[in-house]
Amino acid sequence: MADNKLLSVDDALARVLSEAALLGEEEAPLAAARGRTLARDLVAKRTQPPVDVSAMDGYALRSADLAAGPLKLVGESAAGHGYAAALNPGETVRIFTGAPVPAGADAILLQEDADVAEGAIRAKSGAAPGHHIRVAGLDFRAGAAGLVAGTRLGPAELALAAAMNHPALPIARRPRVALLASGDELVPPGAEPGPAQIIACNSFAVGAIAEGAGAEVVDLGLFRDDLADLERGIGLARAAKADILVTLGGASVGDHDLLRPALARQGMTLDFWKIAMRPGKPLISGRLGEAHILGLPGNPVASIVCALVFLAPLIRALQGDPKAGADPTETAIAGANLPANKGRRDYMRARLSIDAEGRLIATPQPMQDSSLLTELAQSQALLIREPGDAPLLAGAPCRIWRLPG
Ligand SMILES: Nc1nc2c(c(=O)[nH]1)N[C@H]1C(S)=C(S)[C@@H](COP(=O)(O)OP(=O)(O)OC[C@H]3O[C@@H](n4cnc5c(N)ncnc54)[C@H](O)[C@@H]3O)O[C@H]1N2
Ligand code: MOO
Repeated sequence: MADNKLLSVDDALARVLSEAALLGEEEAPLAAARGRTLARDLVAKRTQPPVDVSAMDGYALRSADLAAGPLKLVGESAAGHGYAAALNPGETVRIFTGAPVPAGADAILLQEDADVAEGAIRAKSGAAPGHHIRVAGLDFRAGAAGLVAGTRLGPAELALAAAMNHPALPIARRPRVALLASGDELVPPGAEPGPAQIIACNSFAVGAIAEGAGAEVVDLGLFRDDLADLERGIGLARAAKADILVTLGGASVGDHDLLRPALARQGMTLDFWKIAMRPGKPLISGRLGEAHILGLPGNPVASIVCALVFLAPLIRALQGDPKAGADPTETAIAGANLPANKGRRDYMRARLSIDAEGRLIATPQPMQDSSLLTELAQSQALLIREPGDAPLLAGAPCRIWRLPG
C-alpha cells in the first residue's frame, strides 16, 4: 500500500503535466530542426513515389507476354527519364531502379533473370503482375499527415519531412530551464574545496537531462543557504524568462533547507511537497507566475531520478508532445532477491545483462544510498518497485527504466 500521507508518483506527474501545453511555435530550416519537436501536423505536399517506379534494375514488361517467347527491346527508362511511349504486346523496356514504369507494363524482370541477345530478351523466370513495382503513393500520398504534432525530429523524421517537400518546419519553441543550486557546502568543479565542502555536480546531470528533452538550459550558478541569496537567484530566473525554474537541494526539512520559504516569499503557489518516491521524497512542485517550479532534492541520485521522472516529461509536454507522460518502462528479470517494499515507489539502480538464454537481467546495486554517484554511473537502468510490493525473487519478472546513455 502507498504511504497514504504522500502523493503517489503517478498523481504527482499528472499534476505537474496538467497545466503544461505547447509554449509557442517557430520555424526552422530542415538542417536546424534535428532533435526539435514538431509543433503542427505536417501534411505531405506530394505523393511518393509520384508514379509507379521500378524497385530493381531489369526489364519492364507485360507479365502475360512472358510465356510467348522473346520480348523485343524497344527503349529505356532511367530514374528521372521515363520511356515516353506505352508498351505494346511483345515489347520490353530496359529499366533501372527508381525509373518510371512505362504505361502498359505490369512487372519487372530482374536483369539477372534475363538473357539478352540481338535486341530481344529471353526470360529465365516468370514475373507475376506487380513484381518489383513500387506503386505511386506506396510511401505517402499528398494531403496525408505524414508526421503528427509532438513528434521528435530524428534522422528518419527529417528525411520524411524533406521527402514531403518541406524545406522548413514548424517547431515548438524550446522551453527555457533555469538551474539554481543551493548549499553553503557547494563549490564549482575545479575550485579548491575547503575541508567540509563538496563539488556541485547535480546541475551537470540535470542540465544534460533537460537538454536531452529539448530544453535550452541557463545555469544560474550556486547560491548560499540564505533566504536573501536564494531570492536573488529566483529573481535571476525571472529575468532570464525561465519557463521552468529547477532548484537543486534545500528541499527537505532541515533548518537550512530554505527553498520553499524563499520561493513562497517570491510568490510561488505550491502545488505539492513530498511524494511517495525513493529517492526523491522531498520534491517541490508549484507555479511562480507563468513559470513552472520543480524543487529537486539535493542528494545527487534523487536530483537525477526526479529530473528523469518529472522534468523531462514536463519539458516534452511544453513542446506539445502528447506522449510526454507515457510509461517508459519495460520488463526484465530480477537478478537478485529483494525484500518487500514499503510505502514509496522505489527507483533502484541496477545493472543490465543478458543471460545464457538471452533474457534481460536487472541486478540491483548492493548499495542504494541516494548520494552514490559511482553506483549510478555503473547502472544502466532503474528497477522499479511499487509501494507495498511483496519480496521479489531472483528470476521473477520486474519493471525497469533504461537510463539515458
Ligand atoms: N529529518 C529528515 N531529514 C531528511 C529527510 C526527511 O524526510 N527528514 N529527507 C531526506 C531526503 S529523502 C533527501 S533526498 C534529502 C534532500 O534534502 P535537500 O533537498 O534539502 O538537500 P540538501 O540537504 O541540500 O542536500 C542533500 C545532500 O546532497 C548534497 N548536494 C546538494 N546539492 C548538491 C549539488 N548541486 N551537487 C552535489 N551534491 C549536492 C548535499 O551536500 C547533501 O549531502 O534530505 C534528507 N533529509
Ligand atoms: O529522496 Mo532521498 O534521495 O530518498 O534520500
